[in-house]
Amino acid sequence: MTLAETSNHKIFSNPFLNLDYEPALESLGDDYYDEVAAAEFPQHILRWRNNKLLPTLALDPQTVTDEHFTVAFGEFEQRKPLLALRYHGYQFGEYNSRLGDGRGFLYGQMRGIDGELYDFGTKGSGKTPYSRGGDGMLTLKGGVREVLAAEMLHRMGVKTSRCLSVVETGLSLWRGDEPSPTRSSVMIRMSRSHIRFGTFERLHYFQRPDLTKKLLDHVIEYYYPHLVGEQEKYALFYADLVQRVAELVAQWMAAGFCHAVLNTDNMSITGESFDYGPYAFIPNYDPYFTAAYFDYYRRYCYGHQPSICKLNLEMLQTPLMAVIDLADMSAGLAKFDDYYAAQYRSLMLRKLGFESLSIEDGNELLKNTIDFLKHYPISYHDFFADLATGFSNEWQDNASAIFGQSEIGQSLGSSELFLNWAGTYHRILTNSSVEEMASIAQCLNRHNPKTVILRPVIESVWEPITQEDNWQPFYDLVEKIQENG
Ligand SMILES: Nc1ncnc2c1ncn2[C@@H]1O[C@H](COP(=O)(O)OP(=O)(O)OP(=O)(O)O)[C@@H](O)[C@H]1O
Ligand SMILES: [Mg+2]
Repeated sequence: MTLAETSNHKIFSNPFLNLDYEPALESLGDDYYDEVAAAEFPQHILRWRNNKLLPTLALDPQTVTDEHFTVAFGEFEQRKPLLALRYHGYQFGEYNSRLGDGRGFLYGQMRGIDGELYDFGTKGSGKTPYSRGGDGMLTLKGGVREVLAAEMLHRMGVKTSRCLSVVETGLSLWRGDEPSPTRSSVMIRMSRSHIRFGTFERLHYFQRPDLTKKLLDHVIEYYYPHLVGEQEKYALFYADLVQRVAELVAQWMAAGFCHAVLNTDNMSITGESFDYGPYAFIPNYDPYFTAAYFDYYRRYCYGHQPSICKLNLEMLQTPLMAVIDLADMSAGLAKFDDYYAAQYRSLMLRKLGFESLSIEDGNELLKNTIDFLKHYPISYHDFFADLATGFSNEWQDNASAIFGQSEIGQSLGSSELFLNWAGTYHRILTNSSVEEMASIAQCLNRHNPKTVILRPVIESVWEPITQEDNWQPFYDLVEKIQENG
């Protein structure tokens, strides 16, 4: 068999190469990207495949082999063009015009069976014109951590990108924040667009209102299709983006998630969460909890996330002014706080078991919950998980039964803030019917996963990988997350 025949054979037998790729971004022309080549790696060992995503691509996990993954997403066989996307961004408040996909590219775009357009973006696939002296690589631990964050957030109802695969690539990397040399990987991320706030900031930097308008029209056509044909589509787009971002931050906050690097190059124009580097889930409710060791001034700490995202939206007005009226954008942004508060309230009340509550009861319960959690360094996630597992009809009759048997009840049961919280909770329960009590129990279980990937949990699955190449604890953990364990 000739080489050409071999390649052709692979084209037709590898379902990833057969997907109906849609060159949406490519069709915009090369003002927005550079064509690049993938690195050649010494090894291609599939470490993670996300079978849960395959049905969205109309693929049956049974018919997709590990080799299909490694050939498509490790060797990058037969796929062209690979596009390093151009972008700039404000990093920790400073404008950086030397950014862009420095260790990744757009592999392809494809419409899922849900009708959404998905980007397959790489991370760790080699150098590009934007690598700035970096090696273009992703550590294996970085790949593992991004898989975990995305699956956990997805489970918690956050609108997030997800990882399709992680292939170990056999290189030794040197990193200041990992014991080095450390292992390498290349990851494929499926997201609803890799266009960032910083993609527009770059166009403003080069004073290209024409390219800004072209890109904005593209964004609206593909990601805000309900606005196509509206006379005020640009103003409505910005207002919609404000709402999406406000709701996304509320989702992070309720999930107890600190993204850690909310630079404008890590903000998606579709309001989707992505790029999970030094993130962490908060151990306890601490607004100043800061996940990145290099965030010396706590700029991106847990409690700053709403105001930082609002600021990022405000900064986006500068490039968008080429197309959208500033007054319209200001009016759109003015609604951020209300969108955020409404979404946060509703998500937190769900974590407390309630799909709906009166304004007064909801406000009182939320305030008492936060006052209590803020004051005591108890685990944010255990509090809600214990609430879900311990919940009982007895709590309706007897306030002192609430959390009675759990560690929280034992240690803090007599504190004033706990009694305030339990008093409100009990009062609300006493007004609930038998059916309502059953739906509260259900709601608690649905919205409070028992497994949450605090840092020690991630380290506990990374240790066996790095010590003895034992991947089972990692696979078990992802399965638990995905199966609501
Ligand atoms: N090892 C590396 N080699 C080359 N460039 C890198 C490397 N690590 C980061 N960069 C670049 O530094 C900038 C900021 O990195 P950041 O960590 O936010 O993004 P990323 O994690 O590489 O990619 P993404 O935002 O797509 O998740 C980006 O331009 C990125 O491409
Ligand atoms: Mg990034």
